[in-house]
Amino acid sequence: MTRPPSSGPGDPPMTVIGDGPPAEAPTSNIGGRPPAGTPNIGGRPPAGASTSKPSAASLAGMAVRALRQEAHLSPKPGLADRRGRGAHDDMDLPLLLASAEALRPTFRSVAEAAERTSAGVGLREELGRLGRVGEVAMLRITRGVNTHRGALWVLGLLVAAVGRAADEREAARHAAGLAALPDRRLPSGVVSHGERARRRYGVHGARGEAEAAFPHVIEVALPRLRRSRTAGLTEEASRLDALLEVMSLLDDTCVLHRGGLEGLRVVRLGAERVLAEGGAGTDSGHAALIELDGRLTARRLSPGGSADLLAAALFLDMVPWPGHVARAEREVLACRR
Ligand SMILES: CC(C)(COP(=O)(O)OP(=O)(O)OC[C@H]1O[C@@H](n2cnc3c(N)ncnc32)[C@H](O)[C@@H]1O)[C@@H](O)C(=O)NCCC(=O)NCCS
Ligand SMILES: Nc1ncnc2c1ncn2[C@@H]1O[C@H](COP(=O)(O)OP(=O)(O)OP(=O)(O)O)[C@@H](O)[C@H]1O
Repeated sequence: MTRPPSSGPGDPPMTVIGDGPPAEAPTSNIGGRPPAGTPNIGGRPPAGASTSKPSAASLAGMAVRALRQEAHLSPKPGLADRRGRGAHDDMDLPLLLASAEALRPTFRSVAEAAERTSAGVGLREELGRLGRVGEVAMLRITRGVNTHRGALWVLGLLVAAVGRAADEREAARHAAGLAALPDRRLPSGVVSHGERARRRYGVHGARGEAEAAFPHVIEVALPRLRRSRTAGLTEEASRLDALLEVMSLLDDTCVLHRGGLEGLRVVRLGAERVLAEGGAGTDSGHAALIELDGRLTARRLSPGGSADLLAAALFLDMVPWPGHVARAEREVLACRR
């Protein structure tokens, strides 16, 4: 049975802060978008198509908005959301929102740097420098809590890539090219949690995901998000299902760091089960989701990498792609003929 869009019996009352869900519509799907599953016919838009690119300020606005939407989304298993801190003792919704806002100038500078610099090591190193400045701004506002380190990496690369791309796939490929370039100014000697998990478990982590052109965003989260919307699910259930699908597949170094391979197994199988029960939009899926949240919270397991990749999918879904606009224009012309 499909759940209504309102909160269920086990949910606390929904308080909506700022521009967050539950009711927020996907901005990109307003007007002219082709239906889900339309093949990527790739390449730059043909001459005459609308090619106006979003400004640096508007790209930064979209990145912040995607972070806000991810933060508001509830109930997310193990993650901080509208209901509370999840598996974290130092993070909650107001902190995530403040952190997202603190990153706005960084996203804007990243977009401006990408506008004025051709792709290459120079741009890669500038992005590294800006990313580190952004991390300092984030840590200042959160008093040392890592709210968005992974998200800044993913969204920073994608913000830089959007101006060179006709659609999300091309943007992910450009971002991958940037991620793979060396950053000679990267401080050495600091071993992050992700690095430790990568060495110990032989996984690729946040860097590997970027260098592979964000497969969990392009092939997993975005298609699931759009499929669920097309099937008539609420926006919130569609976003939750996209998150769960990523959780069921990702080698998340946040989870590995806190819970090892057994923790990763709990997260992946738990997410798979919610989807097998029908997803977040059904009564049994919702019950499985609440149960999974309890298990992850008790074990202090937080799928932060999956949350970052959902935010990336929401961002890419918001961008008014010239490739999509051109395709929609061609479809309208074909209908008129
Ligand atoms: C690559 C980054 C994320 C560091 O990663 P690393 O794995 O070494 O460390 P850390 O544990 O601190 O962060 C990893 C974060 O990535 C996310 N994550 C975890 N697993 C995954 C995964 N499989 N896929 C994607 N993201 C993941 C989580 O949020 C996690 O917290 C990044 O902070 C970095 O190197 N930044 C330098 C600045 C830069 O170059 N920025 C460019 C864009 S602005
Ligand atoms: N809603 C969210 N709740 C929790 N984490 C999130 C959320 N959204 C994104 N994340 C990501 O999760 C990461 C934080 O995870 P975590 O706190 O496990 O990292 P850590 O600081 O490396 O580890 P620890 O807290 O165990 O010392 C951030 O980098 C962030 O990008």
